[in-house]
Amino acid sequence: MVPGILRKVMPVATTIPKPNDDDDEDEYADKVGYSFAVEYSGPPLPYNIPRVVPVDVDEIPLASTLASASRLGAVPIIQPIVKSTLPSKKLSKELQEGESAGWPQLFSTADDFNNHPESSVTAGNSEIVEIPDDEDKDEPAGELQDCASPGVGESTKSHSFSCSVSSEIFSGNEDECADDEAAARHVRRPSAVTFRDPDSNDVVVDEDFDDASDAESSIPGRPTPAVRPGKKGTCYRCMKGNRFNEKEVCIVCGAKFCSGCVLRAMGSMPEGRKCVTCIGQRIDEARRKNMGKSSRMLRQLLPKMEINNIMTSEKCCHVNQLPPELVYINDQYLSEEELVLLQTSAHPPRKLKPGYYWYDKVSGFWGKEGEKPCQIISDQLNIGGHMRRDASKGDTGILINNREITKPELLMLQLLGVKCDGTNSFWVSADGSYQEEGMKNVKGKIWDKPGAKVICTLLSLPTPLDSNGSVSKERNGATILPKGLEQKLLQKLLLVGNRKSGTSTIFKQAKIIYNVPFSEDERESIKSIIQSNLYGYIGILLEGRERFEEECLAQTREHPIGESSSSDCGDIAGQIDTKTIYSIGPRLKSFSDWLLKVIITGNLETIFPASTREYGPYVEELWKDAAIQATYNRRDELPSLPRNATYFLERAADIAMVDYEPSDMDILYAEGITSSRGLSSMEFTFPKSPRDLCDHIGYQHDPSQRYQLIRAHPRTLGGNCKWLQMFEDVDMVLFCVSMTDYDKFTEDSDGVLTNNMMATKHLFETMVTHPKFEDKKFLLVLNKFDLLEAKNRACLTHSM
Ligand SMILES: Nc1nc2c(ncn2[C@@H]2O[C@H](COP(=O)(O)OP(=O)(O)OP(=O)(O)O)[C@@H](O)[C@H]2O)c(=O)[nH]1
Ligand SMILES: [Ca+2]
Repeated sequence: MVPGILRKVMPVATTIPKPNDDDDEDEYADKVGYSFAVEYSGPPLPYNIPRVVPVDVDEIPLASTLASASRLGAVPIIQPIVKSTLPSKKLSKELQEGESAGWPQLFSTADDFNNHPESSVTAGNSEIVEIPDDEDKDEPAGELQDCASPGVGESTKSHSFSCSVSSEIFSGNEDECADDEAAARHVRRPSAVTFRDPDSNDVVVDEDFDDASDAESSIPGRPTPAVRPGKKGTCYRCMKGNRFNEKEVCIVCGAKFCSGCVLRAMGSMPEGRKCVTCIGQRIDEARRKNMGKSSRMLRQLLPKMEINNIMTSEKCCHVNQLPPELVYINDQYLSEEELVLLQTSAHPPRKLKPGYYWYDKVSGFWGKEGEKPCQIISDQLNIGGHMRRDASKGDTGILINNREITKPELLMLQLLGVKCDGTNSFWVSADGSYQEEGMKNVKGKIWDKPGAKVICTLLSLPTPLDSNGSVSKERNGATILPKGLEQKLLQKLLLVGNRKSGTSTIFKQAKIIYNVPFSEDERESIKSIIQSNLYGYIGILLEGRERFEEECLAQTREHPIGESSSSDCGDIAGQIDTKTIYSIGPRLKSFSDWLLKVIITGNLETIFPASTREYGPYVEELWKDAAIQATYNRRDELPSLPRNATYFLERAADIAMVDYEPSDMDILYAEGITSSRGLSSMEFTFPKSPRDLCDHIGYQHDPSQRYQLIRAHPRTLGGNCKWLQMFEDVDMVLFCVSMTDYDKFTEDSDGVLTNNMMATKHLFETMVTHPKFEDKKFLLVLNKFDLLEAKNRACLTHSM
């Protein structure tokens, strides 16, 4: 499904930063680096280059389905993937230790996948694990109090997943709209219409309406379906053919006719596609979604003009209109006038069908009875009755315009930073401005809050239509996509992993690989982050310098010159006791003192990058200074210097400039770009693969297939993943594991040490066993493979 998404190529020799507390990889890692796939633009090569073969995820063998999480421990352990070119004595020993620790190695050796001669998909070895959970789990408790509100910057388009529409009316491939539960529950069946075979005059009674399910047959307004006189799949008139022949369907009784019979059975179609005996009858509501859409068969039989006329009558003739008495709003069925008012409003409900709905006149929220809102329609329409407090069956104790809201709505309010503790009743108007009940002043506008769109999209809640009409066009039915197609068009991928597992790096890579550029604003803030980070790294160096200088001075005091030849403190003649190779001049010293003070008081972000112009020149001078270089050479001894600091420090002078522009590589290496938000989202499509590649592998991406990649920090999921439900509509989880986590530990506030790999395993288990995730696909991304290899190499050299 996501061919090639993780095209990470490693290892590549680069200069490598040193480990630090926060992100220490291992002591050997500084000998090896990692790099990322970059498009080759040089001269043609005389030899064949290995290629990344897009993988059709459906083709990848799946690990056998696990019945229940409680049995995770009993899963047969499959040997981890070890690169055969590497001698792997130590590595496999370590991984066996991993096994005994109970890590379920569900990611089996994906032989077909990895041994493909041209496959260079790395990022560890990825495999899909499908783990449905058949245990009935309690719904996660709706404790919403301590929700951190991640400010979400990127906005995405909102997507509506609504009732399915099949584009053609054929027998055999009709997918009847089954989501009319609301309607199905309530409405009495209208008087039955019997089908009279046009030729035989026999009245036939429905017995085995082939593709109507129980739910469908109880859709209100459904006439009694016709009974096929012949065998299954045959034409209702000539009784010939089978289900693979195209057929046209009567929108009243569902009789299906082959191309040879359709015109005789349906005549001139003054009300659209109805058997002549059905003319004047109400249509089957389950077929409303197909109204006005001509089929291929008709297009082959009739001239275009004639088809247009038929389709217009089908849509517009009076008898085919939605019967107002089948639409209940706030417990009252509509009058004809009310239905017209509703359907001709600026923002009518999408694809209105018979059923029970609630409507909040004040805000325009609209939903099926007993459900969360699904759309925001025009406000202030005088239709239906009074909205009940329990219209959407919310159980949160919080009211909006007197309706008790549902959990996702409360979650949205909290994620958007609307304080719900002071009051439990809000008034929200159509433009999103809200106020507490009994208060005069407006507290803010929901839709103007940063991240409102992303959050609503994630929670499958509606957002208001944009006034410039791009969405309203869709609402008016012009560009409604069939459900199946719509879902296929946007696949949501949730990227998560334990902290420091590399999720933000993958997210940034995806942005670069799939050409989703950072906006002007984003680049500006990235630049600030990189520059502040740089001053932070310099601060760490300066602190180290002070320490080294003091140590040296102490040493020289204990062992005056001559005695200590082993000292690297290189005293300078005539300045004994005051100067060492770690000493700096007064100008740099005062800058250093000032910078360290800024860092200690936590003001770094506020002072930089605003002061870049002023302090930039010092950076260059400082970096060139021998004392700083000497300190930098001992960076192993500076535990707080992150690994990737080297990358930035070595270009310190350039980065500190006012006109510095971060390169893609800078962005990839920079810490803090995505993680500060906790939640980021981007949309992408696959670039078209070159022709010859497609010919070769016989596979081409669907260029219209869009993906949404959502990167969530584990803290966004809340303790024990209690917020995970807000991602319930993702199609796949990309779960990142840092393979170097197995010998790392994190200390919590109580001083308890947890192994990072065990923490990852716990997070994974919590996710796969979450009731809302039981049917999800999981792609396990084994990350930081280069560092694991480096460890392996180092161990081998060590033991030789
Ligand atoms: N050597 C190596 N380093 C990596 C790889 N992937 C990520 N890193 C580094 O590991 C560190 C953590 O990666 P991030 O992408 O920031 O991880 P994260 O999942 O966002 O973690 P948080 O910062 O806790 O949100 C960064 O310094 C990355 O540059 C990899 O494949 N190889
Ligand atoms: Ca990070």
